[in-house]
Amino acid sequence: MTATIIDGKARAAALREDVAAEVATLKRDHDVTPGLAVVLVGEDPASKVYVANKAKQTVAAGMVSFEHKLPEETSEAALLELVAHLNADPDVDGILVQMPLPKHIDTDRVVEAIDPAKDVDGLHPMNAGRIVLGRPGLVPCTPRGCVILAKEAIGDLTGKHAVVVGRSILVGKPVSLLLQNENCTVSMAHSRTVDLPSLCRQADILVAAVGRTEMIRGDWVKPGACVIDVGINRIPAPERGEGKTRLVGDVAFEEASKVAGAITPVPGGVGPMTIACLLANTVTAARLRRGLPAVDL
Ligand SMILES: Nc1nc2c(c(=O)[nH]1)N[C@@H](CN(C=O)c1ccc(C(=O)N[C@@H](CCC(=O)O)C(=O)O)cc1)CN2
Repeated sequence: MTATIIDGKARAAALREDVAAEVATLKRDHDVTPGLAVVLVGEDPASKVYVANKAKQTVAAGMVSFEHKLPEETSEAALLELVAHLNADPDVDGILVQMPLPKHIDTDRVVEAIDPAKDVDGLHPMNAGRIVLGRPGLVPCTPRGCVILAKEAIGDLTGKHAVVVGRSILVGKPVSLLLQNENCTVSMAHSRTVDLPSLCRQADILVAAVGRTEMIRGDWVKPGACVIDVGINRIPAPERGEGKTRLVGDVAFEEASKVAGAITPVPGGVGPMTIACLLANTVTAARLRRGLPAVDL
């Protein structure tokens, strides 16, 4: 079997178009232009690229981008002060603090300081609680992207057995809840799971979010399964020239694509969905803050 490659780049572009259309409607009907503030602390090269892309795509969708770049040595108190300022700014509908933060800053404290109504990352305990309860709210971007791509590939997810490998706050935990809300039977696996390969082999939907290069092998995949690879690992690629690197996922793509029914590539799979979902969340936040009903994006 050769798996269908799930085109995250194309799906993300379609979602960004829907977002831009919704932004135009908000402007026309309500004189509202949503604003997204993104805060970067430090010099992490990957984070710098993600933040630049967020700003670029925010503007391309017709929204206002507020970029805050702070030095590595910024104190937690100074960052909390900026968050408080953004919470109070009526032009800011969404706030995202790029992760990872420098080690001297308590990430939980920063996330909890964000106004839940502006928490377009969907990580505030209030929004996490809404997902647990199956209520509408702001949903973390990468997990939402995973569910959109799985539905794109196999349609209704009802009754499917989903195995999520990894239990991070950013991806593993929320994606398992979102899949439950789609009526999946969900198993959450992690470093202490006994016989991980055989659990993975039971998955109709296998979500890999462990951050370990090509850990999920082809013989861990059930024939015909839908494989969603969240990993973004940069490895040396001497075949491309000295000092060159390339991105690979948490799944051994060549092996897995011979067994799976559908699979996301890395790059070009889940990654592009993250920013598209962030833009969609910003529109949702802008509407809800003004008492307008959320639209389906
Ligand atoms: N506050 C947050 N921090 C981080 C999040 C997040 O959702 N909220 N997610 C990741 C990084 N991230 C967005 O912030 C992100 C990761 C990957 C991509 C992406 O488009 N990847 C491309 C490859 C890009 C490349 O060449 O490096 C792909 O997979 O095709 C976008 C956004 C951690 N931090």
